[in-house]
Parts: sequence; C-alpha cells; structure tokens
Amino acid sequence: MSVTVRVPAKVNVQLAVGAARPDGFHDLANVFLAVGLYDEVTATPSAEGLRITCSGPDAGEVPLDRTNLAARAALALAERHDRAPDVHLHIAKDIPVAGGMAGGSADGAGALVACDALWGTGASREELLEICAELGSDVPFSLVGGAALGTGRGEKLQVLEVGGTFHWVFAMAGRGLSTPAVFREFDRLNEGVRIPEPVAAQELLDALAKGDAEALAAAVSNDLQPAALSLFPELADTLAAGRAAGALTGLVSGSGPTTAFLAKDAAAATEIARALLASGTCRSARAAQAPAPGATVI
Ligand SMILES: C[C@](O)(CO)[C@H](O)COP(=O)(O)OP(=O)(O)OC[C@H]1O[C@@H](n2ccc(N)nc2=O)[C@H](O)[C@@H]1O
Ligand SMILES: Nc1ncnc2c1ncn2[C@@H]1O[C@H](COP(=O)(O)OP(=O)(O)OP(=O)(O)O)[C@@H](O)[C@H]1O
Repeated sequence: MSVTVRVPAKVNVQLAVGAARPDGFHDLANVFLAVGLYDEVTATPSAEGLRITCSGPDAGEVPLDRTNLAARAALALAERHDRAPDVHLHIAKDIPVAGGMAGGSADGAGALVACDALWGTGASREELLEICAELGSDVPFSLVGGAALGTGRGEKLQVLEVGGTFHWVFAMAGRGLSTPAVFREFDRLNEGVRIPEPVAAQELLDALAKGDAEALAAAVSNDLQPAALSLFPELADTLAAGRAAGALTGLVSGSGPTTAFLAKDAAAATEIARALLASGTCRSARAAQAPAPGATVI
C-alpha cells in the first residue's frame, strides 16, 4: 500500500517586502499563484524507520537526511499523533532546487498529506495548515494551491479568485540562490531607507480575478528582484531575452534565480521557451499554466 501526492510549484505575482522584524523575518504582501510544474511524493510503509529517496535531474542537490522538508513534515505529524515515523518517502522532483519556486515547500506539504492518508491520522485541514506554517513560510500555500494572498511572513493565507488560465514560461538558471541570502541582500540594499508597510495592489487582484494577462503583466512586482539581480547579475540577460521573445512581462520568481515570463497564449509561451533556450542565457525553459491545484492525492 502506498500513497502518492502531487504538489505544484509557485510564482509570486506580487512580492511586497516590509522591514526586517525582530525575529529576522520580513512581513510580506505575497500574492502566490500555483503553476503546473509538479513534484510527486510517494509514502510507503517502512520497516527501517524514516527513509527519504529522490529522483529527477536535480536529485543530487536534495538533502536525504532529516533536514529535508518532507522528512520534517513526517516527523512533525508522527510526533503530534504519538506514532513512529516508519515511512519511506520518495520524491519525484521536477521543480527546480533552490530556484525560488517553493520546491522544498511542495515536498513538505506533499509528505504531510501523504503520511496523513497512509497512517489514517485524520488530521483536520487546520492542523495540516498549522504544521505547514511551522515548516516554512511558503509551505501552507503549497498545500492550498490556486492563488492566495499571504501576509505575516507569508503563512497567513487568504484564497483569491482567478478568472482564467495564465500561460507562463520559466527559465531555470545554472545555479541556485539561497533564500536567506537574498533577504539579507534586500536588507543591505535598503539600509537607511524607510520601507513602507507591504500591501497587495488592487489592480493586480482585479487582473487575477478577470483572468486578464495584459493587466496582470502591467501589475506584477517583486521587491526581492533587485537583491536577486545584485547577487546574480546575469539574470538581467535572461529577463531581456524573454522580453525580446514577446513576453508580456518578465520577473524573478520569488527569491530567484528562476525567471518567470507571462505569455499572451499557449502558442506564444512555446515560442518564448524556444527563444529563451536558444539565447543561451538559461539552463532550461519550460512552459506551464496557472492556476494549478494544491497538494492532491493521485
Ligand atoms: C521568497 C519566498 O519564497 C516568497 O514566497 C518566501 O518568502 C520564502 O519562503 P520559505 O522558503 O518557505 O522561507 P522560510 O523557510 O520560512 O525562511 C527562510 C529564510 O528566509 C527569510 N525570510 C523568509 C520569509 C519571510 N517572510 N521573511 C524572511 O526574512 C529568513 O531569513 C528565513 O530564515
Ligand atoms: N525536499 C527538498 N527539496 C529541495 N530542497 C530541499 C528539500 N528539503 C530541504 N531542502 C533544502 O532547501 C534548500 C532550498 O530548496 P528549495 O528548492 O525549497 O528552494 P526554493 O524553491 O528557492 O524555496 P522558496 O521558493 O520556498 O524560497 C535546498 O538547497 C536544500 O538544501
């Protein structure tokens, strides 16, 4: 008996970042959109305690010890329900590692849902969301999917309406970026600057609700983009190549270094992906549609 859960990647269509808080985190107005690139987490009973394996092109970069977010999710659920974490979790990884698309967070949410189903824990949605928030700021959204506004450090979610399908292209970079390092660079670049309270832009929420790609393109923003570009200047070339290929807009996805391009339709997305790859400014380029559903047992 085994349970497989499919979990989407995310792009942040708005990432407004406030000043650093005393606990080191930053308050956000984080508009998440789940996109159709997925990891799959399979949970199978194990006689040898908790075991993690991973497959896929980036598998070598994924830790297989108890620091893996999937392992931490299984341990957290087992502890709360007073049972042994005797489970083999296999991660079939398609989301880029350290790419700013919440790959590790997806695996945490996926493992939680898979273990809950395998063990018959019967945890409520509230309890699952509470464990997700303990695991990381992006993990609750990986569970929920669709589109949502995240406030606090991004973990307090309000579901958003999406009125159509958006066509995206993602350009994967040759190396990763560390999320804490990008937030530290944000702090360094903003030293001495008064940072306003982060708020979601109404035009952006309206564009999502209408399913209007051009209006969404005009409204996207990412306050971490200057910090990501400062640490990884070559990303400017990737952004220029995607825009030259006809993207409505291009931006860094979350803390980067994946770059995201919005296309007017599926045919334009295919052409942008082809042109990005041919430009030599990225490792790979993939088209994906949004919104995608959250963690789902398949
Ligand atoms: C950049 C985003 O991906 C946008 O969705 C998220 O804000 C990051 O979410 P995440 O990877 O789940 O991050 P966490 O594991 O919670 O935190 C990693 C580190 O990122 C920084 N961090 C994260 C979230 C936040 N609101 N403020 C922060 O300053 C902190 O240094 C923290 O130690
Ligand atoms: N299941 C996992 N998959 C990938 N990385 C993991 C996982 N668990 C822990 N990690 C560690 O977390 C680091 C960041 O990986 P991840 O792929 O989650 O980054 P990210 O997509 O940039 O995250 P986010 O967009 O949420 O900031 C990796 O370098 C790795 O050391």
